Amino acid sequence: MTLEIDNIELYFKEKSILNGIYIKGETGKITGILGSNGCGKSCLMNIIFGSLKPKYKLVRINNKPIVKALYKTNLVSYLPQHHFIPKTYKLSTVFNLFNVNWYDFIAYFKDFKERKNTRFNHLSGGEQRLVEIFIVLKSDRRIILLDEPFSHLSPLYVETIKAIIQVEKHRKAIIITDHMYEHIIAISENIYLLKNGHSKLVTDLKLLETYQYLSHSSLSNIVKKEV
Ligand SMILES: Nc1ncnc2c1ncn2[C@@H]1O[C@H](COP(=O)(O)OP(=O)(O)OP(=O)(O)O)[C@@H](O)[C@H]1O
Repeated sequence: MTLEIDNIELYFKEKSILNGIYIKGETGKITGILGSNGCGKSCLMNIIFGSLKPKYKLVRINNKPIVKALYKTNLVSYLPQHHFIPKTYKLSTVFNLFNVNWYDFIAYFKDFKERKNTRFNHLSGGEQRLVEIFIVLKSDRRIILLDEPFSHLSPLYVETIKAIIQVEKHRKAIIITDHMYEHIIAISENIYLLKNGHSKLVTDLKLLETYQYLSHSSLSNIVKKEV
């Protein structure tokens, strides 16, 4: 499956936020979106999901335009920045509700083994995020949108989530954005940078410095790690 987002024009009052976007996601590939604070990454995710209506947008799946909001189809699962799981639900109820296998979860995250009856709001902020990321990634939807999955997770959880993403991508098109750029760069087949309302395909990591997203030393550290 290919998902293409094209020609987005988003304004808030007179202020232009997005204007000239092309993003392509594909089954089997991870598409990373990078960009500075306030450049429009979350708005773009909401537009793709269909919960934010811009002045103009084109969404195509397998080359066919889709007019219906994607959230009204059974194609997409979205991790927004805010919590979406009902706070007082027990984890057992949450996994049943979203039809995700609890035993699959504790196979990856053994610390949760005895916490099936814990209420969601009794988990720490990072643990709540972990559960939500897992639920979204393991849903049976073919398009996965992840807005800042890594930012609140401790390093070992980040590594495990990256491994799960690599498994899930074989059946899904995954679009992901996060300020932890090293992780995005490490897992993404294609990276787009949002800058001044436009998307730019990052064909060479040096462009991240050219477009003033990364400093020279941050870029050098990534390049050193890659060698
Ligand atoms: N409801 C709104 N009304 C007015 N302006 C908004 C609204 N939502 C977002 N904006 C503006 O749109 C721009 C893009 O916001 P968005 O949240 O998409 O940025 P972002 O790239 O996700 O930022 P961050 O990395 O800081 O989370 C910002 O300038 C923000 O102030």
